[in-house]
Amino acid sequence: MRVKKGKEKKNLPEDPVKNFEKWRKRHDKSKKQTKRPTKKRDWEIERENIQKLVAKYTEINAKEAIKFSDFPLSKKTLRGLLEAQYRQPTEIQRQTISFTLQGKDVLGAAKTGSGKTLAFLIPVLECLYRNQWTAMDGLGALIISPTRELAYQTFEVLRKVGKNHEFSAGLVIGGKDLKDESLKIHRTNIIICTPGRLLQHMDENSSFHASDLHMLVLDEADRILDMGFADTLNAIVENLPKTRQTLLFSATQTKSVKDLARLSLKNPEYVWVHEQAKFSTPATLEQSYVVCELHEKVNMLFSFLKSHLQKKIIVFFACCKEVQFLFRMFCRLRPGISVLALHGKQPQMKRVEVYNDFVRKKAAVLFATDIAARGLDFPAVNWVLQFDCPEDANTYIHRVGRTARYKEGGEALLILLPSEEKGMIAQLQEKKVPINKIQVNPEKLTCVQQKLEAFLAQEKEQKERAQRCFVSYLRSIFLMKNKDVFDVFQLKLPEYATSLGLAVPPRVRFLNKALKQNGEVTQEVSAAAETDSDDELKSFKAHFRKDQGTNPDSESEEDDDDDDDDEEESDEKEEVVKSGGQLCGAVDDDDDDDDDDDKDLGLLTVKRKDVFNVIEDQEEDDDENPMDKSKKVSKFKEAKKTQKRNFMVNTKKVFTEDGEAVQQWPPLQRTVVQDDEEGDEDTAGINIEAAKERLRREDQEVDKKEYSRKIKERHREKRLKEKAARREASKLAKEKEKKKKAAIGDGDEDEDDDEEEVVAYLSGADDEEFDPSTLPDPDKVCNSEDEEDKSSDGSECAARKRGHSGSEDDDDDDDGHWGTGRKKAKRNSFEPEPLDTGLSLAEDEELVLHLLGGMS
Ligand SMILES: Nc1ncnc2c1ncn2[C@@H]1O[C@H](COP(=O)(O)OP(=O)(O)OP(=O)(O)O)[C@@H](O)[C@H]1O
Repeated sequence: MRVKKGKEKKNLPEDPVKNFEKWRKRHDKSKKQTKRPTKKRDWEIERENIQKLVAKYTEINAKEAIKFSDFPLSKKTLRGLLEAQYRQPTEIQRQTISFTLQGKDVLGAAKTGSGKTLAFLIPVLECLYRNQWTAMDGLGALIISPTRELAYQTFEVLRKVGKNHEFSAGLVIGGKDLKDESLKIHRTNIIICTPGRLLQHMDENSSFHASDLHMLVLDEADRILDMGFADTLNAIVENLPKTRQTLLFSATQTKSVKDLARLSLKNPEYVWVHEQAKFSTPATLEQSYVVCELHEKVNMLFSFLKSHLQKKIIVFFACCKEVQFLFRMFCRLRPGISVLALHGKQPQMKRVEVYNDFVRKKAAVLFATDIAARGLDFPAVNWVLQFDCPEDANTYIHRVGRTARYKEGGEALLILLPSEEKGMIAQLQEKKVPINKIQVNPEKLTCVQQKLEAFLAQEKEQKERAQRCFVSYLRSIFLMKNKDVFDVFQLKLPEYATSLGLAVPPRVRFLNKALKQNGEVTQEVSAAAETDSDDELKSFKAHFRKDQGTNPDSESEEDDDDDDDDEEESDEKEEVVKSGGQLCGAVDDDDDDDDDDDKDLGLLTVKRKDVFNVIEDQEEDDDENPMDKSKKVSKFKEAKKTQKRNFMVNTKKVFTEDGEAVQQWPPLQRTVVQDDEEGDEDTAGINIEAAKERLRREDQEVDKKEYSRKIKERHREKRLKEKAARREASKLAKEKEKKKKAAIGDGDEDEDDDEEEVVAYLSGADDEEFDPSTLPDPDKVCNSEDEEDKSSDGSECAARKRGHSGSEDDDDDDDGHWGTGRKKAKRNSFEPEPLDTGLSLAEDEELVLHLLGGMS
């Protein structure tokens, strides 16, 4: 038993509790031996890194920083910079990065091409990194650019250097699908935008808000802060939190306290990198100017291009119309170099296409307006040629800054008119721009005038474009603020027109007005008008007054200038012209009146002063139909001329049956002319006021009565016709019914009645569309005579008819044209009592037709 017992004990399973205790001891022991630290999550590691970086912010020694890695920047940013081949910071980057990392507001100014873009993009990335921003956090940084191209370019740089970060970035510019943008914008962390489009989102997109914004950047700050964008920017800033950090960058930075106050900057750091520099433009830039007459400029440009076929050139013009016209002409002239055009009236896709095209090309010439003047970083541009004088020295600096960028060399040539030279050169000197005058031998210029003339003769469209170019250029000069430089009255207009290929200078009404208001040639104008002497008119008309529809070239040019472009340009197809073995890409010049372009235009307009206070007048005039206006004026002139020259006007007389002569043309005046009126006109020509009064009387006393008599007559005739038709229909119906009754009895009455009705209506229409409202209402106490009388003078019956007939007039009532209450009251007073005849419907209708027949 014992053995058994012992045996039994041996076979028993071990106590599980003891076992577990053993296992636990062993496990704890091994765990202690192999204990590793717990793995930290990514965000925790990142937070520690951030804390380490932030701790270094106060220790930055910008002066000694040689590489980007000398700054406490995130690894992701440093990697992005390295991958984009940016190793060493430029001066502006070096000086601003430390301030921006410390969260200070900064005003940065440095020469063109000195790397300002990275100077604000790096802080943007670091700011969001520091705050561990995610897509869920929405908008964290906002970068505002004055043009779409610049915004696009900045976006591309951000994509390159920020590609290792997880932030979302968006390009918010005009010319793109707003809905599409709206769907994404609230998830975007960094927005690069143009002001107009951003405000549109702020106004229209309820899901978009900027309440958590950490950083606001204004690129080309002076431009964004100037008058053109003032309202938009103020509205944007109102939507931004005050706690944000603000950075302003430009090559021509503003120091205006007023501007800065608008942005509520907090103790900003001023970083003027090149303030002490001898010159304000890059040292590697060679600058010169040439004085040239306006009518020689096209030849000058052509000759210049011919001698720089292997170069990359940007040519700046004063306005879009000039770019549009000269671009086309130069494509046809085939200078032997690719010609491209970039201006604000192109569709967005085309703008991007041209931009990318020019970036890629090694040799090409880009005709551009000032939308390409700021910030654009086209690689390896050799020449900047300013075909038209820039608005001011700042614009000059930005334009020439498209070449000689970041250690590269470049050349710039400015074409000045003799009248512009003194004022402009003084301005440039004041701004520390080193520029030399060069001479060009006019005999060496290639004259393209005849070719242009031929092109214009071949295509009417091109001629119109030339006219627009002419007027637009003059307008741009006229609107320039600085009258020491820009004097439109010194321009030789006929010669200029000829140089564009136009035989006759187009009419420029705003100049006429300016001249008149200036009082300079008022006497000349009136003398010309009074005497109509060719000699007196010659000089004046040749310049400005080939108007009043006498000049085929002058078809209301400046009125159409901006407005009709859509129509005119929309037919344009992309044109490609082979030019000396090279491709001359052309642009589709569809006008695209988008917000930002409008803004651009608006900006130019606002910036420029209406020196002669004539724009408003002109706009008022332009609101009128120009055709009407020209008609009015020309008729008056015609009348004056006729009166003076004693022309006999042809008359047309007809004779009545009684042999009485009735003058049909010119219409006789039937109101009595006052003696004093006649006297007036004998001595002082046409008295317009008296004539107006006479016309009014004639209208009231004779014409209106005559008109209502004729209308009455016509109504009467119509009614008689209708009655006759109904009588006829009734007769037919009776005959038919008789026949049917005889043939098939009464069973199909209803069907027949339907048919009868149709027949009656069709015959009543008398080949015209039947209008039931013209039927007299037999239930109303209004006989035909009454009706005639009333309808002729404003017509009660007519009003009633309208009430019965159509919904359109009822709508009028609702609109208040007829006075709802009044009309309803009238309707009620004539409301017919339903008459129970005790007959069937068909019999009722029969009865009505019978009554109608009886009434006639
Ligand atoms: N640290 C750098 N190292 C090398 N190249 C740089 C550096 N920073 C900028 N660049 C290059 O210099 C060129 C000009 O830079 P950017 O466009 O930023 O100049 P900018 O000062 O903004 O000019 P602008 O006043 O005309 O707007 C660009 O091609 C850019 O790639």
